[in-house]
Amino acid sequence: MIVGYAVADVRAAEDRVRADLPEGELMQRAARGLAEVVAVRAEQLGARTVVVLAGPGDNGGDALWAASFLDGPDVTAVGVAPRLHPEGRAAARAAGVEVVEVEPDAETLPGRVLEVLAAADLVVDGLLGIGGRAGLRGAMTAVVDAVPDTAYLLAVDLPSGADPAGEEPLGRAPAVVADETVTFGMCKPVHLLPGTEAAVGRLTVVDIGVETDVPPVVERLEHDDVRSLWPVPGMGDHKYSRGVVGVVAGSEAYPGAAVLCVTSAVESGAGMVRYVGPGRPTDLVLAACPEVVPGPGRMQAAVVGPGVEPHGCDHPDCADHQADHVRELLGGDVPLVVDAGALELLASWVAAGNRRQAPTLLTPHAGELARLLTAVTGEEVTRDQVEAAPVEHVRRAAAVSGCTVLLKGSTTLVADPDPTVPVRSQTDAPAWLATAGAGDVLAGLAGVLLAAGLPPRDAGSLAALVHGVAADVANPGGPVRALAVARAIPVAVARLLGR
Ligand SMILES: NC(=O)C1=CN([C@@H]2O[C@H](COP(=O)(O)OP(=O)(O)OC[C@H]3O[C@@H](n4cnc5c(N)ncnc54)[C@H](OP(=O)(O)O)[C@@H]3O)[C@@H](O)[C@H]2O)[C@@H](O)CC1
Ligand SMILES: Nc1ncnc2c1ncn2[C@@H]1O[C@H](COP(=O)(O)OP(=O)(O)O)[C@@H](O)[C@H]1O
Repeated sequence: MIVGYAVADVRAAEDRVRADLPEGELMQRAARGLAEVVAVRAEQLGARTVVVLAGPGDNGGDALWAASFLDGPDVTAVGVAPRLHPEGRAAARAAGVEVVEVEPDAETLPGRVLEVLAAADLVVDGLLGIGGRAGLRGAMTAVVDAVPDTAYLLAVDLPSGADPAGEEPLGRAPAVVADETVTFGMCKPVHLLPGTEAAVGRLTVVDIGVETDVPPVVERLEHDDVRSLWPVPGMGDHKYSRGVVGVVAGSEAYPGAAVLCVTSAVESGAGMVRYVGPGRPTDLVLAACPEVVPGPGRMQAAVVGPGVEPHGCDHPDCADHQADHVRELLGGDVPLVVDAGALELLASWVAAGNRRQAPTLLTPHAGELARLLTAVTGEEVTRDQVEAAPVEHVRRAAAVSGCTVLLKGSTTLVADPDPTVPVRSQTDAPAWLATAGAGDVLAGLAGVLLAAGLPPRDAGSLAALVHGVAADVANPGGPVRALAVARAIPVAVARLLGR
């Protein structure tokens, strides 16, 4: 698992370690680790000219010290600050590095700066670190603009101009978009949250001997975590002990959602899948998955909502009571995955003052999350607002509903109603997964994990990881349909389990 700590906690941990070390030792460790990565990358890329950008704080200090440790490539430093880190600058100069200084509010860059940047093969961005505010100001913007597209851009600690807390999204103000980021000690939210992670590139964590025992604020499951979380059956298991998952999905108007959700549940290894729905989807579900048991019965968890119309089906032949089935389950004690049409039913139920006691995972996309918040809080929330501040909104939805909330998108976020529990942030899916029906597949997968007894936060984040890997397994590097993703789940799980 990769974890990210709040900036204040990182600073506190660094301060504790620094107090027991000789002056400057922590920065030396950071700079040596950074220089090692830069040297390896320069060699791999055949980079002959390296330009180090240094800002006013310790991030600039790291970069200047690293410049002093590099031998091999031709290194120049460009400092943008009223006053550069004095020891870092002295060390760089003593090592023979030319340090060109730029006034922070200069409107045009000195010719020498443009010249060295134009020739740079590799640029080390040490303008701003965790002391930076979102966006670049003054000459920093011009310096970053002058970096040629062909140069490999390696950021120190974080891409300058990106919000260290990962809250202010990229795109509102100038920021570095790095090919690689070398961070120190521990990850920060900027590296893992959807607003900023696109600027981070490849991430390397250098050990500088700093640790903390405070809980992280962000977590990300990695492929290696699947082995410890996935419910692998043992010799003594039978279909009921593995978990029965009920699926209340599909309607006469949207029968396909039932097929996708059920197929996904069957492929994910449920002990048994029970399907509850009207005639046509039941026929289609049984044709696709003869393993399915139609009709209600005992279950360890249920998935409710894909293809369900919350106000009932207006199809002329419909004898569909799906919305009633959903309401009944909301009021019961079976763990639930609540998706699509059932989210609206849950929102009305919560707005009426009800709270679920059993484990519950809501799986909205941004538009559904906006509607859920609007219905529950009575304040208008738009999809754009959710997309601009996804972490804030997913946390708020979890708090007001009392449920774990999984917000779907290119990055999937999973938030617990308890604000002290770290948010999970998964980026396992190729963009090809943005296709109709993919959400139904995710819901089926999460339902199986909930039925196997995983807590909703683990069920949701593990489902998002496996869903993304299955999309890649289904067709590496190309388009996928939702049904192909569901069918690829068994191979994806086997690969992740290393079998
Ligand atoms: N702590 C440790 O033990 C270790 C720390 N390490 C390193 O230190 C880094 C943190 O250093 P730091 O605290 O000096 O902050 P840093 O980001 O370099 O600069 C702050 C300066 O930037 C300015 N500024 C802010 N925003 C701006 C903007 N948008 N545009 C322009 N200017 C802006 C701001 O100005 P002010 O806010 O005062 O106006 C202030 O002058 C950390 O990321 C890591 O690399 C490692 O050595 C390991 C040990
Ligand atoms: N750009 C993207 N990159 C990767 N995955 C994405 C992207 N956009 C959406 N997804 C994923 O695709 C799925 C779409 O779900 P959803 O919007 O509910 O579709 P549907 O309702 O048609 O099933 C979700 O799992 C979501 O996380």
